[in-house]
Amino acid sequence: MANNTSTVSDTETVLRTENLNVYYGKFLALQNIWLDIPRHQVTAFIGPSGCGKSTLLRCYNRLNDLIESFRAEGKIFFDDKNLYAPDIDAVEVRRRIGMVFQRPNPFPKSIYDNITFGAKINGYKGDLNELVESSLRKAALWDEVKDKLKQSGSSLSGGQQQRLCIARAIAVQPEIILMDEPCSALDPISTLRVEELIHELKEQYTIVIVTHNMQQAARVSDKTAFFNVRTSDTGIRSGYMVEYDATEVIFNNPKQEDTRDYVSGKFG
Ligand SMILES: Nc1ncnc2c1ncn2[C@@H]1O[C@H](COP(=O)(O)OP(=O)(O)OP(=O)(O)O)[C@@H](O)[C@H]1O
Repeated sequence: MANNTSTVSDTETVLRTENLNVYYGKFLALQNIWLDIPRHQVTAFIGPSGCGKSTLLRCYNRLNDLIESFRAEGKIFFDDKNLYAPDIDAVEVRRRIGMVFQRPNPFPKSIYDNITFGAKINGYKGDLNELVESSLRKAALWDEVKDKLKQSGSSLSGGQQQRLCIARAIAVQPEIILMDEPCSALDPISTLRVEELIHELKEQYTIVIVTHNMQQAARVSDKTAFFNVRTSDTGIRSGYMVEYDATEVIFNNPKQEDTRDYVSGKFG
């Protein structure tokens, strides 16, 4: 096992990454990743641009499958099933492991339909009105939109749109929510709302968040993984995981000098 191995022993693991290498064509983007994501906690991925944070995040719900040049070696276990085993249905994986992107991307539909769309596709048999209300409540948006559910999702502010996207992700009843820089397009007040929401959501969901904002990682996450880029003899710049630990340790007492330099703003 590599020296960057880290396991989380105090809580149950929901996603286990074993010796993962990710290629785009011949380019090795991410090298030798061993990482356990704990259930019902927030795990943050930090590191300089191009170190593979988004690539790893997208491996967890098989979103990279849509990229022709993508290839993964190694294993990712979700509740003891290898996500990349041939019999795994990637569409079902994406239902159970939802994603929220950098830019709010509501469907060009009403607020109501944004929430019900995925549920209907998945054959949801329950009461759609209840689903809309409970999803919007969980995303801390209900009070702001309850009187205008038929309005277009894109009529909302950026921060509200992002919470709508979170509500949409919740509506298909995922177990894990992946968030790729979910606040980078938001103003500070909307950012705070989303951060508060992340705190509330971890009661029910496991959250993995990529963020460039060091304070945000420190505020919202329980665990933090720091990634960096190393250049091979042949000049190829591959991402790897430097250190993974409780967020408090990563920010206050990291074991690796590179981590210390990065979190103190010396590079990156
Ligand atoms: N679709 C793709 N095809 C080819 N190379 C890609 C693709 N997506 C990402 N890469 C490369 O893989 C490496 C990791 O990219 P990735 O976006 O995962 O990094 P990141 O740490 O999330 O970066 P950032 O913080 O800038 O978003 C980079 O060198 C990037 O250029």
